[in-house]
Amino acid sequence: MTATLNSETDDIIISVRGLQTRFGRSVIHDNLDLDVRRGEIIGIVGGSGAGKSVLLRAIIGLVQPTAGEINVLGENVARLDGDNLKNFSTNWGVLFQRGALFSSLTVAQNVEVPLREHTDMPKALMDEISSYKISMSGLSPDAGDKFPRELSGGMVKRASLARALALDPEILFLDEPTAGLDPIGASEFDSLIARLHDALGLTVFMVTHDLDTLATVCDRIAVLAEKRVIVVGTMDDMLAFDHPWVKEYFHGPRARSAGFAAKKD
Ligand SMILES: Nc1ncnc2c1ncn2[C@@H]1O[C@H](COP(=O)(O)OP(=O)(O)OP(=O)(O)O)[C@@H](O)[C@H]1O
Repeated sequence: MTATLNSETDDIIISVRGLQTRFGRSVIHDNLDLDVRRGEIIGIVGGSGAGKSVLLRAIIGLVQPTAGEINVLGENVARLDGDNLKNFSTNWGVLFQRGALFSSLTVAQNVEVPLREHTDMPKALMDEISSYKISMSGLSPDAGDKFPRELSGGMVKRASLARALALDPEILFLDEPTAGLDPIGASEFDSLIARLHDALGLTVFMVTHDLDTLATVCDRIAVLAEKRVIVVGTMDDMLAFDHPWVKEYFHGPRARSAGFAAKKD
């Protein structure tokens, strides 16, 4: 069973129950439970290969579970396929690990892809929305005309974020949003996520290794280990939780140098 250390029962926007995923003989998740509350920023953490990205992909319907249920906004995602999943996916935006921008399209054209796919709005309105989302993501207006190869790593993330926000989603999924950014870029990106979360009332599901992000941006943290979520709670809950990986991660040298574990150790 998952230890849920913060026992409020708020509005649950994502509910995962008894999830099993496997690739061939390899079991990635087994009997995994997780609830995500509306309006929170939840950080998913765990060792390399623990199954964090696969969990994200299962929740958005890109990986089919072998057992269990995944409900998003009350809909059993695993039962949606083809056009139904495509239409339902307008409820969320996704920032994939490497940005996943179309290299042959400009930033503005990338942001317009979901608008073209899901709406029949006139081109002028699309242009207006894409430039709004581009500036909302912290890029200068001229970034819209650039191609992905002309962007820095941080700009690629921002452009991908602009695309993820194109359809005004309720939920934002982020896979390692600060990976590959220098510490200043990473903390600027953290602030951007926090600002957008507040301004747009988003629920944010974020896979991350970044202790600073977990400490500064996330309302709750879920730890993935032993094929399931072993604990969910606040940073203080993590610091108090007795499990070898959790102790190693939240009290290790990086945690101490980030400063937040020191006061407890
Ligand atoms: N499409 C796939 N086919 C087969 N195995 C896969 C596939 N996708 C992921 N895996 C395997 O599932 C396991 C979990 O992968 P996942 O990417 O979720 O890990 P992670 O926790 O996100 O790790 P990291 O922090 O290193 O990114 C890994 O062993 C990976 O090799």
